[in-house]
Amino acid sequence: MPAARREGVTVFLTGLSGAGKSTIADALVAELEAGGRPVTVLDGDVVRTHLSSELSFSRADRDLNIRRIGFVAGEVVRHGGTVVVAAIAPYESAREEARALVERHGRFVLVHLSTPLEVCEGRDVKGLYARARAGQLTGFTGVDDPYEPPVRAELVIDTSTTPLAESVARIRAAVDGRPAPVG
Ligand SMILES: Nc1ncnc2c1ncn2[C@@H]1O[C@H](COP(=O)(O)OS(=O)(=O)O)[C@@H](OP(=O)(O)O)[C@H]1O
Ligand SMILES: Nc1ncnc2c1ncn2[C@@H]1O[C@H](COP(=O)(O)OP(=O)(O)O)[C@@H](O)[C@H]1O
Repeated sequence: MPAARREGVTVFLTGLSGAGKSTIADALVAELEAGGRPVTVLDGDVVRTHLSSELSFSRADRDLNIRRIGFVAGEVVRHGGTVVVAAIAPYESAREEARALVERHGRFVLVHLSTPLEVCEGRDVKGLYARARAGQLTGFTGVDDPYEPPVRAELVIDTSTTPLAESVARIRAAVDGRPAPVG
């Protein structure tokens, strides 16, 4: 008889640029893979150089980008896989569409990185906030483009007050269906 297969799961990290999506995704993926769970990573930056290379940052293109990510995540989850998405995904309706595409086949864990704009801007990892404030970049999320906070996130984490290891532990607990560790 074939071995029972693990249910597929997608962890979807959403939040402003600089909120900590890629940093948490990297640490989470390293831990999951060290524990014998191969992971498909769909990071916004990388997806936009391959799957969504023709897309702009208009609302319609952002929605299409997230729909594509949701579709790919759903296909991986359908076969029992684990997916970690790291994308700004600023619109509620697109995130819910991605949730529906995944939940047909398995679990969806939405993690809202609620790190305040001032902190993200202070980090300005890529210098994009400075460019947006200088008017050299328009339609930048949080500056002159909206971010709709999720209505129903499985986890809400502010990385200005939550150490990286704690964020990863909380997400792993949610992935494993355990209560979050204390502290
Ligand atoms: N106008 C504008 N608004 C927001 N972000 C911008 C923009 N232009 C370029 N970038 C860079 O693109 C990265 C976000 O891509 P995403 O695919 O995650 O965005 S979205 O979900 O489709 O809204 C984002 O990466 P992160 O900083 O890692 O979030 C930015 O580096
Ligand atoms: N507790 C924390 N959790 C995650 N990132 C943190 C934390 N404290 C500081 N940072 C820093 O914040 C930055 C987040 O950048 P990044 O992960 O690229 O964000 P995003 O992918 O959301 O744009 C990194 O330079 C990271 O080292």
